Amino acid sequence: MTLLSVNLNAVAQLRNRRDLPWPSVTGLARVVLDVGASGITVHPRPDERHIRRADVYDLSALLRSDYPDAEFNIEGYPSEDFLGLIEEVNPQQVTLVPDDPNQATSDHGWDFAGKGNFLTSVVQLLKRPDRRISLFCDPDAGESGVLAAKATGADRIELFTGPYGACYDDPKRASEELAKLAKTCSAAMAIGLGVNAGHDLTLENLPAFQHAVKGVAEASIGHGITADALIFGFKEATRLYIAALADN
Ligand SMILES: CC(=O)[C@@H](O)[C@H](O)COP(=O)(O)O
Ligand SMILES: NCC(=O)COP(=O)(O)O
Repeated sequence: MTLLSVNLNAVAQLRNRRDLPWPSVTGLARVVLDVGASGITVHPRPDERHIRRADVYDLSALLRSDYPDAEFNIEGYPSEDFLGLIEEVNPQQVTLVPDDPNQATSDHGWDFAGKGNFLTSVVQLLKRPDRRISLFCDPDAGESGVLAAKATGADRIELFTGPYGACYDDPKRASEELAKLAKTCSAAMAIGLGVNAGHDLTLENLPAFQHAVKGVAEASIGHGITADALIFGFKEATRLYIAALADN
C-alpha cells in the first residue's frame, strides 16, 4: 500500500485569488485527514504565490494538536529561509527539491553526483531521529544516481513522475517512462533507500504506475486531487486516490 500525502499548494493558490481566508488550507487539511490521508505536503515557494509562511505555521499547529499521527512533509530548495522554516516547524519529513526561486513548478531532480557535497551538508544539518529527509530524483537516476543519493545520508528519494504524467496516454512512451521509474525504484530499495513519488499523478495514470513501480511508500498529490475535488468534492476525491494507491 502506498500512503497518500495531500499537497495543498493548489488550495492555497485558489485562496490567494482574493484577500479572503477561503478556501481554508487548514480546513481542507482536516477534510483529507479525516477521510484517511496519511499526511499533508506543502511546497512553499519564495514568492508565496500559493502556500504562505503563515500556512506552514497554521498547518503545523493543526497537525500537532489534532492529528498527531499525520505526517507533515515540507518540500523546497534548501535556501537559508527554507532551512530556518524547517528549524521552526520541525516537520516529520523534508523533501529537498533543486528548484530555482523563479521556477513555475518542479521539473527535474537533483544531480546527486554534482551536488553531492552540498546535499550531504544539508542532509546532515536537517537530519533528526524523528525526521526523514527525501531527495527529489529524476526517473532515470538509475543505480549510480541512487548510490550517490544514499551517500548523502538521505532516507528516501522522491521519484519525479512528471515525465510519466505528461505521456501516460501514449502507451509506448508511457511504458518507457514506467520502465525508468521502476528501475530507479528497485535500485533505491535494494540499497535501503525508501521511495516516495510525486508530480502530475492522477486517477487516470495511477493504476499503470502502481502496477509497474512496486514498493513506493508515499505519493504526494496536489494538482490532480484538487482538480478531481471540483467534480467529486474533496472527501470523495481523497477516498478515490487512497483506493488507487492501495493496490501496490
Ligand atoms: C516537488 C514537486 O513535484 C511538487 O512539490 C511540485 O513542485 C509542486 O509545486 P507547485 O505546486 O508549485 O507546482
Ligand atoms: N511532490 C509532488 C507533490 O507534492 C504534488 O505534485 P502535484 O500532484 O501537484 O503535481
